[in-house]
This record gives sequence, C-alpha cells and structure tokens, in this order.
Amino acid sequence: MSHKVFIDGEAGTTGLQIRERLEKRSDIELIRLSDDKRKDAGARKEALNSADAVILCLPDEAAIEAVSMIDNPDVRVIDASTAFRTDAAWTYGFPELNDGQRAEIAASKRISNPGCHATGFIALTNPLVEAGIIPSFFPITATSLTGYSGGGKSMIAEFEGAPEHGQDRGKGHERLYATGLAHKHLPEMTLYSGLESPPIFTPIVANFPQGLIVQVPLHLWALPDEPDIDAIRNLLTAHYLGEQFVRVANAEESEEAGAVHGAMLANTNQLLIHVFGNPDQDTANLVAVFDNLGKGASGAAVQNLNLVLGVEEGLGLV
Ligand SMILES: NC(=O)C1=CN([C@@H]2O[C@H](COP(=O)(O)OP(=O)(O)OC[C@H]3O[C@@H](n4cnc5c(N)ncnc54)[C@H](OP(=O)(O)O)[C@@H]3O)[C@@H](O)[C@H]2O)C=CC1
Ligand SMILES: CC(=O)N[C@@H](CCC(=O)OP(=O)(O)O)C(=O)O
Repeated sequence: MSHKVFIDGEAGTTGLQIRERLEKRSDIELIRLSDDKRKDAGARKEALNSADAVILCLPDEAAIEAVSMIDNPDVRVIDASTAFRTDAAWTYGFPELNDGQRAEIAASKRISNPGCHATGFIALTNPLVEAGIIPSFFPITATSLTGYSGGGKSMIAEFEGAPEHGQDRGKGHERLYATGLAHKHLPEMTLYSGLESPPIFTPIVANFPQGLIVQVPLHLWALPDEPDIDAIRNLLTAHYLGEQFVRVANAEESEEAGAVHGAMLANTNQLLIHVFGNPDQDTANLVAVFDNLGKGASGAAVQNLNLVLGVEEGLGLV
C-alpha cells in the first residue's frame, strides 16, 4: 500500500531535500503541484486534504494558513516551521527526547519538527536536566555554528550568488547574528530542555552550505553535584543507547578528535555528541554535530513521517 504525501513548499530548501528522500521510495506517492499552482490557495487546499500526510516547509505565516485549510480529520501534519513548536496541542518531533516521545509522535496528527539549533541544544541538555545533573534553574550558555542553507533560499543566494539577485559568488559574510539574544528557537530550547530560563544563545552563520555544531560549555565545579566529565558522558551515552540517529562518542574518540568539522555529517540524518573536557580545570564542553538539513530539518521530518505512517523509522535515511 502506498501512502499519499504532499510537501507544501517543495520548491524550498527543506522541501526539496525531503522530496529527494521520498521520491525514491515505492511506499510513497507524492502529490505534486506544478510551478504555477504551488502558491495557489485552491490547489494547495485540495492537495492538503487529499494526502495521508503533509509536510509543511513554509515560512511561519504560510504554515499557519496551510493548517487552517485542512478540514479532513485524517490528515497527519508535520510542520517544519517555528509556528507550533511550543503549542501544547502539537507533538514535538524529537523521537529521542525521552521514552514516550516516539509513541506520542506515532499517534499524533500534528507534529512540529524541531528547529535546527534547538535540536542540538535539546539533545545535549535535556537528559542532564532530567537527571538533575544540570539543575533546572542553572544558567546555561550555548553557541551554534551553522551552514548558510539554514537561512533557506535567500541566504543560499546571498552566499552563493545568484544572477537574479544581481549578486556575485561568495558575497555572503560569516557573522554572529541574533545579537539581541532573542533567537526564535529560545522558546522550544527552554521548554524541551527542561530549563526554567532561556539560555544565552548566539548563533554564527559560516561560509559552508550544510552542517551545524551546537556547543554548551559547563563549569562542572559550579554544578551542585560537581560531576566529572565521565559522569556527563556516561549519562548521555546511556540516554541514547540503541538509537539509530543519535550517538555519543566514547572518551577515546573525543580525545583523538582534535577538531570538529561542521559539515562532517552533511547529507545524513546522524547527530554525533562529543563530551570534551579538561579535568584540571573541571570544565566540559558538550558538542552536537549534525546536518541542519538532515537531523536539523529534512531528515528529521522524514523520520517523523515514517513514525506516523507506521513504517521502519529509518526508511530512506542514512
Ligand atoms: N533551512 C533550514 O536549515 C531549516 C529550515 N526550517 C524551516 O523550514 C521552513 C522552510 O524553510 P526553508 O526551506 O529554509 O525556506 P526556503 O525559503 O528555502 O523555502 C520556503 C518555500 O516556501 C515557499 N512559499 C512561501 N510562501 C508560500 C505560500 N504562501 N504558499 C506556498 N509556498 C510558499 C517559497 O516559495 P518561493 O520559492 O517562491 O520563495 C519557498 O519555496 C521554514 O519555516 C524554516 O524556518 C527548519 C529547520 C531548518
Ligand atoms: C542560518 C539561519 O539563519 N538559520 C535559521 C534557522 C533555520 C531553522 O532552524 O529554521 P527554523 O527557525 O524554522 O527552525 C536561524 O537561525 O534563524
């Protein structure tokens, strides 16, 4: 039996990568709109209501509009935008969050796909906050280094140059952004990490297309139980044991890593965690590396789609 899937926003960066992952599959029948119809409200409404599952890869306002167009109660929705990520009526699409999340996603009709920066931050902090190693009141700082595809078509055009934009190749500049410390992922980062207050979060966009590194530095001596580096690593390792897409590097691998490259997991749905540390200083740096368009967006959306369709969770993903 094939499942009908409509990707609203298929021509965009996230949508295109989802299509590439789905069009090879014999169990999926993609509902597609021609280029002149892809923003036509009537055509979209028909497609949205005739699918078994829809994946919204749109700006927030267009995603909210798309959801309002759905009147078929059987349609399952996976939204890649920020619009519903902290909405209590929606299920957060991070299956590895805790023991119950996968089943909740599988049973849900409304799933919000996590933000790219948020994915790394939550993967690093949630298990430690849940275990009480990081108290929920603890002040946390995080930095993220992202490839420019994180900013969608307009940022790709800025960095790669596009004749229709009158730009030259390589014009995009690496930069610190969200300097007002109010990045749009803060609400989901706070809610799903279990922290009481938002982290101080500063992202940097760099001149490579795909990949992302989130880091959360910790003064271990400032934590109430003064855990050592191994205790942090062991807890994260136990939390993600058996997961197909999230892995914690062992001590030897992290010691030998030397450097972490942002693009090392590009074109995969993998997320790798390192726990770096300096025992003499009693400090640690929690690092998550993955593809902003893999586990940070398109890959995660396909993983969630597989869960709602009741097929193998890793189908079509590497
Ligand atoms: N890029 C990333 O790494 C990540 C993106 N996301 C989220 O995914 C969503 C899509 O982002 P991204 O793919 O990067 O963005 P893009 O700008 O690359 O793509 C958005 C697409 O939506 C189309 N679109 C805009 N408005 C409408 C409308 N009213 N009806 C139909 N189509 C419309 C655009 O059309 P047109 O081609 O004409 O501009 C474009 O093709 C956003 O909410 C983003 O925040 C989430 C995680 C990571
Ligand atoms: C480089 C860049 O600008 N990246 C985007 C994040 C992309 C993303 O995760 O999209 P959502 O906001 O829908 O989650 C940003 O930081 O705002």
